[in-house]
Amino acid sequence: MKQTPSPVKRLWELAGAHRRAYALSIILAILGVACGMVPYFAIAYIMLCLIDGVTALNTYALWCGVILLGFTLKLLFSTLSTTVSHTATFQTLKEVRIKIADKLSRVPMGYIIDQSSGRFKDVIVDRVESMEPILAHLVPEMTSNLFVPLCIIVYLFILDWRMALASLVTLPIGFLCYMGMSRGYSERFSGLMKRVQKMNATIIEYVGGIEVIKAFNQSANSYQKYSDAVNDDARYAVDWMKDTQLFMSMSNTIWPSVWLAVLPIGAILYQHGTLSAPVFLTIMILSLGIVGPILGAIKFTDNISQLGTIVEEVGNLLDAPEMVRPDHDADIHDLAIHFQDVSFSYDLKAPKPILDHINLTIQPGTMTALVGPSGSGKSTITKLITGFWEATSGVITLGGVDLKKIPLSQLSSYVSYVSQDNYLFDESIRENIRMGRLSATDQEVEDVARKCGCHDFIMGLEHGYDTIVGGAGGHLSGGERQRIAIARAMLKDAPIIIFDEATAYLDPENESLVQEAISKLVQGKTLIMVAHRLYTVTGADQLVVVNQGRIEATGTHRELLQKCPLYKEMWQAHIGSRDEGGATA
Ligand SMILES: Nc1ncnc2c1ncn2[C@@H]1O[C@H](COP(=O)(O)OP(=O)(O)OP(=O)(O)O)[C@@H](O)[C@H]1O
Repeated sequence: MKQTPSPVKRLWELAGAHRRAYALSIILAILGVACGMVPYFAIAYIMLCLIDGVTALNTYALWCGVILLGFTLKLLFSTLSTTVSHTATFQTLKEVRIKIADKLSRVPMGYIIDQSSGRFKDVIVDRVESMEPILAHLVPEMTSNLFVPLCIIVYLFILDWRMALASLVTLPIGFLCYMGMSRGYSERFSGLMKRVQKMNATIIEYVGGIEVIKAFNQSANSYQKYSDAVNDDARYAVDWMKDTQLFMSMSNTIWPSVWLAVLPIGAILYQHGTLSAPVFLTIMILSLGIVGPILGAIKFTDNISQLGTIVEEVGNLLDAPEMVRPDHDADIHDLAIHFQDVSFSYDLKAPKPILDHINLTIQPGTMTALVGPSGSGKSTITKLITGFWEATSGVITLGGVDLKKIPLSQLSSYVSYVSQDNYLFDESIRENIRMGRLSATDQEVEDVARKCGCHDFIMGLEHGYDTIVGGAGGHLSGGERQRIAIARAMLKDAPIIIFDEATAYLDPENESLVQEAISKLVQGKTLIMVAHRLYTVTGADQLVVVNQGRIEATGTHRELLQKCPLYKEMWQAHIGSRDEGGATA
């Protein structure tokens, strides 16, 4: 079994080419914190001069200059460190997002469909974004905030080990309180993330389904789901807060109070004559300087847990099982498609497969129509040919090559797929059509649009081909969107074209126009159609009757009327439902 890498290892992998930049930012941050410590030493020295009765103004001026220089260099180094770590972080996050998007193109469609779109948006946009402050600050600041105070602690031990211990007394006590506060942090944080994801998913569902919600007057009901998710999230956060508040206040109070131990212990030692005034003073001042950075470093431990949870989520996406395909194009000699004893289940645990031991041959350059009752598995057959899914058992071949041995990009260049709900991107109509073939000229885009019956309605729009069609093509009618999707598929000019109820949205007049255009455009190509309106496919070379995941019969329209009772029944129901003067056998 493949082992999941730890979050640290994963982070190391994700940082990739930017590890050197992070190393540089750590060095710069250490220099920054070290320079930030200089004023403490300078103040200690000035105090000693005052005690010693030094009167030369130059000495004080010099040490004030040192203080100023310390602050200036601290500012300079920490700015540089932050700049370097932010640049590396933004690059890393960009690469993580590209990796995830790239991954989505290699996982089976099922993996994407089975998750809510809110989850992908949540991980790719929000979770990755929330890595930014942590990654950019945690790496340099945590390291430097630990390193420099450690050096000072060593120095304190050299000065006086008893006082050094006294200056550290509040650290473990504060740390115990902090541990109480952080108990179960990872589980709590991932619980919070789950609630945030649920909020995302419910709001996306609410907005996406707003038309249906309004049409069926379900606002209160659907809003309830969202408000429940919001309330649950708030309740969870408040409960978490209540459980940790006392520990948080205690640790925040105890940690900085270093003088609680330093002053009385120092005074006693001084009285006993075992501690000199200059050392006492120096330790008093330096002890103030070590707690701040250490506190800063300790507070990053929350971020480490958060980062761990986020990196794990990103890792789960990156580790999703892929459709394993070869890197090199396969040798495909002809375009015959064969299904050999193919079975398929969307859910492997389902008791019954969706397709059950199917055998089918689709000859190149012919028209095949898949017909049959709703839910019988027609679309599923086409989705296996496009490579959206893989057969659970049996083999599907194209030109004699198993589809599993054809890279998805090569398969995609052979197959154009148009379904009932083709997505249009929030771009111009021209670019939406051009997506079929990016190298197509404007003229070619317009030619294909003309042939698919889109040109006239496009020219009727205010900005013609430059009209932005809105997310998912929302500003066009169903039929208009469909014709654009058909034009896009036609422009691709693939040798195999699949229409999955592609003309379902068109009114009869436009349907015959588009059908006519399609029949011209697909000449010489393999056409596979899923059709409910049987009269549109009576001329097919082969009709395949699919029933409950099995192939009931194949043949021409006339042959099936003779030999397949189910087809005959469907046909009679079909012509019965059509207007007078409609299709006849
Ligand atoms: N992504 C999916 N996950 C799980 N089950 C699915 C999925 N897509 C389809 N199904 C199920 O598979 C079965 C076959 O669906 P399919 O869409 O292939 O049938 P169809 O014959 O094309 O139906 P229709 O004519 O109504 O479009 C149905 O029971 C459907 O509920």
